[in-house]
Amino acid sequence: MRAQAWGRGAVARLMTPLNHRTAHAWSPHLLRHCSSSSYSTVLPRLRRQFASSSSSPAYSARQNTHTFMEVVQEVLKHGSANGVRAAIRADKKSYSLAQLIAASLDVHNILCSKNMAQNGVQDSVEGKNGTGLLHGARVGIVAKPSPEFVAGVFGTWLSGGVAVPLALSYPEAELLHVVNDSDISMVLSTKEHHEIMKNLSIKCSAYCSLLPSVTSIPSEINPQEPSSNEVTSSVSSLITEINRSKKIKGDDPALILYTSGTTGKPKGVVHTHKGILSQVEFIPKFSVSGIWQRWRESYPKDASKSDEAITVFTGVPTMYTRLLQGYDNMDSDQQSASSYAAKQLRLMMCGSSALPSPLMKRWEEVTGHRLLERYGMTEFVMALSNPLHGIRKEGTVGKPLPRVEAKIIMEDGTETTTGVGELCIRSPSLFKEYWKRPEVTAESFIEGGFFKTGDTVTLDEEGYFIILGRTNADIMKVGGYKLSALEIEAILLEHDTVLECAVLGLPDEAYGEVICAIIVPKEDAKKMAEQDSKPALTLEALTSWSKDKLAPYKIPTRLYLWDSLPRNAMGKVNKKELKKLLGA
Ligand SMILES: Nc1ncnc2c1ncn2[C@@H]1O[C@H](COP(=O)(O)OP(=O)(O)OP(=O)(O)O)[C@@H](O)[C@H]1O
Repeated sequence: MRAQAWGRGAVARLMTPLNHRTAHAWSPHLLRHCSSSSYSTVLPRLRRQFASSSSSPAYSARQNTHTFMEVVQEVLKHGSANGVRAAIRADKKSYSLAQLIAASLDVHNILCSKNMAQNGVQDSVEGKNGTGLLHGARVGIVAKPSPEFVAGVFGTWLSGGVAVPLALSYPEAELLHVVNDSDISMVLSTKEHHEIMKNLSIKCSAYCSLLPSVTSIPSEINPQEPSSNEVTSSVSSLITEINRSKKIKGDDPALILYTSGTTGKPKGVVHTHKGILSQVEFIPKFSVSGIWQRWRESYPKDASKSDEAITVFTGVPTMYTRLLQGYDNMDSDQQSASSYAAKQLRLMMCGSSALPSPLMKRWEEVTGHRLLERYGMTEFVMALSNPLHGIRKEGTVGKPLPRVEAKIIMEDGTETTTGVGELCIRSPSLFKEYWKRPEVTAESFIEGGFFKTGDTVTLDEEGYFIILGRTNADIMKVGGYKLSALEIEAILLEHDTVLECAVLGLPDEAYGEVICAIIVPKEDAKKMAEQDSKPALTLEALTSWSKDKLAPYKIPTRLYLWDSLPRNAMGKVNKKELKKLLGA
């Protein structure tokens, strides 16, 4: 995320530079998703406020809230004073729920204004009582992670629309794909992106409007102190709007997030209101120096702790690699301050692609944190995780999270607990469908509502899941063996010369596929090799090194040395594209 919107008070300060399939730069999940994570930080807070201000009948009502609107209604009924407390922070300013709600109403007014109808958005804005409802129309939201983004999403929901976060980092062609694919009829953007979005909207016949800015809590007022009538007016308008609007149900679409596009064109994943309320996540901007600095500010070396200290961090493996490169470039004083600060965080997590063992080890040496590796997908966000307390096993993604069910289905359709097969997931946070792809949706589920992830997995002796890779990209068929590219990559990364690598199967007449390794050598190895006018690594040297680490049929027989690996916004390598490229 571009801006920081930290939770406050009882909310752990969670720094997640990942995750948004559609929103921002770095991640398909994370940075791309970062925008949408802002709202989901607010929702749990709303729920907590509701819980803390409720008597037992209210508690039971809480169990039945399935939409943002219902949660807000209950919070306000049972404790509207909570609305003036800080809900999120961004750029060192605090914003209360009341302020977010007031801005959401502004967004609602923009979306439902006659002005929009006159501009030919669509008849959907003509709603009951003249206020207008969007009836599930898609609203694209373009904003850095900020209160404006949150208000954009909430305002869209209040208006009966479906929010589609758009990645700031996407090239125009990808943005056009998302806008056209999801039939976005309205784009809301903040000032800095407005010109670009206006031009793009014209190309897609969509309406474009500015997101109203959100007022922050004035610094002289204690943001924790519920003190004024500030909430009252926006609350009553909100409730009026909710009551006036068509009742939105938990099963209705709330958000369309686009997948990373690692294996094909990004698909729109439809999440429902009910599904969103079962998740928590949060995502700030990813900047190597910015993140180290934020940690050092959180925990200065004098053993004090800032009021806004970050306590939890989550990232993708490439981010940790880059954070370590940043660390290596620091002078020793800065390194020591950075290590000290990082050690003070409560938890650091990793996911979205396999965490290489050397990276995990080095991170532990530098920060004292054994990364907690998890497994997730756009379709259900997070499903498997190593434990918070207990053994975090290298090379595994742990066990199902509470309320998640996971099973392994073999090619013959039977379930296994000892063999290899496709991971299938059932979870309260499971998406509803792929946007406009009913056949793909139908093919993606098996009996009982389990979703077929497309990942090949197995269990270790203690029931921890091991991801062997994407069935259609990471599983190679070599001379009758089915091999996991991830397993071979994990070994190659232990080689002193190897900075990054991608292993893939290339077509071969004799063997079906042959194993090809693309290796990015470390800088020092590259420099030394240049001085000696020889390659940093040869196939012969790699083969001989691999002999006591890999079975003979798992040793790569083709080697490419590259300066970098092409990665998508999520930091992932698109192997299908690489195969095409190398095949050609
Ligand atoms: N901890 C992990 N270890 C290994 N792989 C992981 C881990 N977490 C997630 N993944 C991989 O990421 C995938 C989910 O990522 P995402 O939802 O962005 O889709 P994608 O496969 O990258 O893109 P697309 O579906 O558009 O091709 C999982 O199916 C899995 O292959």
